[in-house]
Amino acid sequence: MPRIGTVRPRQPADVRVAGLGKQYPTRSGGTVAAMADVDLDVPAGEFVCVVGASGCGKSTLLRILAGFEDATSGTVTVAGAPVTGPDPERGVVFQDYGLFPWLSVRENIAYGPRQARLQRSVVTERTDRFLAAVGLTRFADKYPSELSGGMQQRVAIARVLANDPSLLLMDEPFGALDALTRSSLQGELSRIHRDTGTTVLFVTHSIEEAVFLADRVVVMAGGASHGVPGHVKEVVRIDLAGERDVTSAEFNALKRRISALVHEEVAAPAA
Ligand SMILES: Nc1ncnc2c1ncn2[C@@H]1O[C@H](COP(=O)(O)OP(=O)(O)OP(=O)(O)O)[C@@H](O)[C@H]1O
Repeated sequence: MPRIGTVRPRQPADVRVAGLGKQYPTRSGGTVAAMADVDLDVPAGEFVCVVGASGCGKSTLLRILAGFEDATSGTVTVAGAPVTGPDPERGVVFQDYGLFPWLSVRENIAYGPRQARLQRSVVTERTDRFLAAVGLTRFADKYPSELSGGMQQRVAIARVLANDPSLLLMDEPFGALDALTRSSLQGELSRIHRDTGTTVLFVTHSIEEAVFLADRVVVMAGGASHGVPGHVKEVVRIDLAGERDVTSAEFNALKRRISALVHEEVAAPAA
């Protein structure tokens, strides 16, 4: 049955990751443990950033949560239900926008709600709302190739938000953008999170970005090249009230603390 009429916003989802492990096959016929024993509880509505050195399993964790990959061990539940595959309730934004080049900005954003067969007035309302939220109302009829990278990423975010996701999964979404565009999109994302209350898991290499955006920062360590599987090393709460000031002493103290955790050498286990 098509869903019609006014649609109630979805409740943000909580996320529970318990004993998560992932092994990949190697070319020599063995396996490599990308991550092991990862536990993480994210309450509904929280903004969590995941940081850590290259290869520690950040993207693997996100892909498993998105339902793009199966875990080898452990469990993952979103809003109490096990993740068994991709679902529009879990919106995913990657670094490479992934827009449909043959659709206009408006059509890209309207795509999900149309697929969900929402009433036309609801599709229009949502499309207009998220076009405005990412500041692209004037560019609604342009095509992706006519937009800058920052604008394309704005469309990608609006497109995912128009599906009213209960969980937003973002993997280095601002990684390819220049510093100015990046900081402006961080501000927009922060405001959108306040307005929508959606749960967000956000992978980044930038510790400053993590401290700016997150309620908690998950520091991962290890990875195949360190001889130990990727794991959660520490979770740091970002207790900064109000608008975050990247120049404040408190902000920089947190940045230094997380940076030290990320850069500490992970000792290989004794043979
Ligand atoms: N499809 C795959 N096949 C084999 N090994 C893989 C595969 N995907 C990831 N890995 C390995 O799993 C480990 C974790 O990779 P992952 O991409 O999750 O790390 P990451 O922390 O996101 O790294 P980066 O910060 O560089 O993006 C790495 O050692 C990687 O080589």
